[in-house]
Amino acid sequence: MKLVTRSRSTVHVAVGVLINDVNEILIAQRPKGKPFPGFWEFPGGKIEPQETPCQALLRELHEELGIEINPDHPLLLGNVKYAYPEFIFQAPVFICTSWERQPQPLEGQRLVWAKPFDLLSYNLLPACKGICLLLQEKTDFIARERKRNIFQDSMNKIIKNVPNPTR
Ligand SMILES: Nc1nc2c([nH]c(=O)n2[C@@H]2O[C@H](COP(=O)(O)OP(=O)(O)OP(=O)(O)O)[C@@H](O)[C@H]2O)c(=O)[nH]1
Ligand SMILES: [Mg+2]
Repeated sequence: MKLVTRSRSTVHVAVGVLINDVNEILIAQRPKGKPFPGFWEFPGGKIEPQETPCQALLRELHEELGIEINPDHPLLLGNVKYAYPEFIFQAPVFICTSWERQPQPLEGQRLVWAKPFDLLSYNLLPACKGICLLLQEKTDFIARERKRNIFQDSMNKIIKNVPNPTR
């Protein structure tokens, strides 16, 4: 018997977790016409072949939100992987706490500044559970480095309730 395997492509995505000075996190609802419309996610997008993850992050946040970030500012927290049936999502995840201009929904997306405890009431993409797991693991680091509190309890709640990622 011949075994047919189809390898899924890996999509490399730079993800930005923006946290404001009252500890709210920016999430965006994917617009109609893009994959997974209606789901909520952290801003960011695909890394082009010639870009570093940080360069991709700054470009995507400029294109999607109209904000500018100092290239030295984003803090890399780690990498998250999630296997969708169609592709493998692979993402360096950055924290940002400082930017110029107010984030605007430049791509027709809805934007919300959500309290960490409220994140669960949004329909997050499955891969976002891995991102929340990383945030939970790095809570102390984020508090120390950037003086932001994303509350371990709230991340635990999300991790318990959003289904099934692999890392
Ligand atoms: N930006 C972002 N993408 C995510 C997250 N979680 C997740 O599964 N993805 C998936 O990663 C894939 C690529 O992200 P994207 O659609 O933002 O890429 P992009 O901004 O370059 O979009 P484009 O190709 O339409 O220009 C999408 O299929 C998206 O659903 C997340 O938290 N943030
Ligand atoms: Mg995007």
